[in-house]
Parts: sequence; C-alpha cells; structure tokens
Amino acid sequence: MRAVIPYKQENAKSRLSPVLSRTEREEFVELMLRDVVCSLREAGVKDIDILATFKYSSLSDLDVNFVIDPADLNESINKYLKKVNQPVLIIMADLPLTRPEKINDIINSEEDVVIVPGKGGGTNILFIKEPAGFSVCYYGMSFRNHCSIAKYLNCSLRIYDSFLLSTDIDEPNDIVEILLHGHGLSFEYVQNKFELESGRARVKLNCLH
Ligand SMILES: Nc1nc2c(ncn2[C@@H]2O[C@H](COP(=O)(O)OP(=O)(O)OP(=O)(O)O)[C@@H](O)[C@H]2O)c(=O)[nH]1
Ligand SMILES: C[C@H](OP(=O)(O)O)C(=O)O
Repeated sequence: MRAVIPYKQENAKSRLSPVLSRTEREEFVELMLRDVVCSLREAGVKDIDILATFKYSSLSDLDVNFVIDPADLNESINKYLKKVNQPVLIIMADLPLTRPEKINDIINSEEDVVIVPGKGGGTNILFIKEPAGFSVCYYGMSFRNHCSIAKYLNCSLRIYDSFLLSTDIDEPNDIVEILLHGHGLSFEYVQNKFELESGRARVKLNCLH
C-alpha cells in the first residue's frame, strides 16, 4: 500500500487570503503537509509519495518519495494511478486533524473504495484497493463524482464519517477547528496568529496582529 499526497505550494490556500499573506499561506500549507506525513508515519504507513508540482527544497528533510508532475491535480493523480499497481491512499495535504488510528481504520477496510468526504462536496481522502481502473475527478462535487465512479466500476464503497478527517482547511473559519482540535506544527503556527472568540453563536476566529 502506498500513500500519495498531492501538493502545490505556489500561492497555496488562496481562500485564506483574508487572514494570511501569500508568504504565510505557503508556510502554513507546508506545516499542514508535515502534520499529515507525521500521522501517516504514526499509522505505520511506510511508502509515502508526495505528488508535487515542483521539487520544493524546503521539503528535502522529509523521508518520503517525491513524484514531480507540473500537471493539474486530476491529470497528475490519474497518471500516477495508472502506474502504482497496489492499493493507494490519496490524502490531501490540508488535513492537519488527521489521526493515525483513523488512517488505519481506512486502510484496513474490507471495501474496494473508501471515501472521506470534505466540506461542500469535496473529497478529502480516497482509498482505492485496485487503482489501475480508477479515475479521479476533483473539484466541484467531487464526492459525488467519486461515488459514481466507484459504482460504475462495481466497487464496494465505504463512506468514512469522521469530523476530524472531513475538516480540510480551506477558509478562514476552518482554522477554528485547528485551534480547538489540532496538534503538531499547524496548531503551533495558528495559535501564534489567531485567537478564538466564544459567544452564543459559533466560535469565531480573531487575528492577533
Ligand atoms: N500535485 C498537485 N497538487 C495540487 C494541485 N492543486 C492543488 N493541489 C493539492 O490538492 C489538495 C487540495 O487542493 P486545494 O484545497 O484546492 O488547495 P489550494 O489550491 O491550495 O486551495 P485554494 O487556492 O484555496 O483553491 C492540496 O493538497 C493541494 O496542495 C496541482 O495542480 N497539482
Ligand atoms: C480538491 C478539492 O478540494 P476542495 O476545493 O473541495 O477543498 C476537492 O476535494 O474536490
């Protein structure tokens, strides 16, 4: 089994622009990636590929395999899936709340395909036992896309329900969840920049500086 983390750092997380500068976003996305790699290692995942648009020197200390492909997300993953010929876990880099025990639960599933939905119709994690015939279709309602693809291929499907794994960090208020439930490098980064404001409604995010 291999884990693959699609990764693009250039102008990453543009939806966080209201609260983080471009430089801060590029720093932050790397720390979230490192937290994801750490959780995969704690889960005992040995083979980790970072499918990156560029050979980022700042990642050179990571004990992972780099697959460099400047193509877009869907094209690069679909090319990867045609070559990998073993079960594969596609996990996004913006999932800093990932926990090793949940990774293990997913990769030990009986089903052919496991999908962890993201907020707003996305796909945060895809586990595919036989990836050769599978194509990904990210963006828009990718969760529905991937459910349909699994059905078309007659794959048994498990929708994995997890608050922590479904929390991808896209928009400013998503950072609240890191401050409440996070750990690791991404938590340390945001706790120096933001604070929580509690009230009758949902907890709000306030910038410290
Ligand atoms: N290899 C590769 N990974 C990508 C590409 N675009 C996004 N990713 C990665 O795919 C995952 C989900 O992407 P998004 O949540 O859309 O990340 P993003 O594009 O930085 O976010 P926004 O700018 O807010 O849309 C993240 O792990 C990104 O690093 C790409 O063109 N190639
Ligand atoms: C890649 C995309 O991420 P989102 O834009 O939904 O965070 C998706 O999950 O289809």
